[in-house]
Amino acid sequence: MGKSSILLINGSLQRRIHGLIGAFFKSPHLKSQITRDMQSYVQESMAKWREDQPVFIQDETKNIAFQVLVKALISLDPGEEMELLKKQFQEFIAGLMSLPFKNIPGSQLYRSLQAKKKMVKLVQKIIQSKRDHGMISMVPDCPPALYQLTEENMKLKSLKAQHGEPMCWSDYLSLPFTQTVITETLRMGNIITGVMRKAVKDIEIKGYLIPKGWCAFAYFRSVHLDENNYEWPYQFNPWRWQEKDMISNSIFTPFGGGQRLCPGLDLARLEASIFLHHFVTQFRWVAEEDTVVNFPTVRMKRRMPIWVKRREN
Ligand code: HEM
Repeated sequence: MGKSSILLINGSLQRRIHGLIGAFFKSPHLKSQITRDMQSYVQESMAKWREDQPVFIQDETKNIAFQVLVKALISLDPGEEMELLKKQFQEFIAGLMSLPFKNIPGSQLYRSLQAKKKMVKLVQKIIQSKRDHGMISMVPDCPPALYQLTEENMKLKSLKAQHGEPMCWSDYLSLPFTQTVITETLRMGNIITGVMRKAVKDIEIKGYLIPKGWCAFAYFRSVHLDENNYEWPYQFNPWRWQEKDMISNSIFTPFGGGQRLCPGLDLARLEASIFLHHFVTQFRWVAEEDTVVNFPTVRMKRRMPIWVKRREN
């Protein structure tokens, strides 16, 4: 990742950078710009979906998320450079959980580090050219949940249409059931399985000694799927969140916690809400069989193929 990655720096520097990132993503101006971008990327992507071939939801959502973030961070629109950046990014990510053979050409880590170098060069080039031009500035298989989710989003869609108003970010985040669906999805299928920590001194946790210098992995998935914490943990049940506080607590930490709490959490929820809104209000679908793979990263084995049919208005 590089020694200046925010995940590796500590102390006051990490706090300062964390604060800056948090403030950046909280800015109302950015939120409204990002909402517009997300809407148009979601719509553009869905406009290309065909009814006579499967749509791979995992690829589509990853692509949209990547475009939104790159647009927000370096003002790059979809196109050739975006595609190149995406290719290098995918190669880089593939090496994050791999055997540590960084000097052996052909190894996953070697390819990942090469991809990172290319990515950095490309981003620097893009930023420089923007500067020169003065431009910097799942719904799992649960029909009742799907029904309620669709109802809630359809209602908002027709309300907005009646008033002739566009949807804004607070509209998306105001849908209570949709938020519980996202929360439950984060509990059951979060892509971040846990976080690494290094003990800076000997420390005892629940009777176990972690010696100074040792690394520990806090495995969120085991907490999120523990029946002592959640009744029927492998059942997709968004209603379990209806009366609960969704802010991170010790048994629900998809975005981490403490001073490293993910500063992109609102953005991630917004993006999921926009995707779900356009998805359930414009399409019906049948999903093919697929299973979750947990290691080394959480993903769908067959990239989540579905067959879609456009709803008639
Ligand atoms: C579903 C989507 C996301 C999940 C589950 C997630 C989860 C996490 C987690 C668990 C951490 C803590 C890492 C640690 O403690 O070592 C983290 C940190 C971070 N996240 Fe996210 N994240 C998501 C989306 C985003 C987005 C969209 C952004 C930016 C736009 C973002 C930016 C960051 C940054 C910069 C940090 C490092 C914070 C620090 O170390 O001070 N994340 N995220």
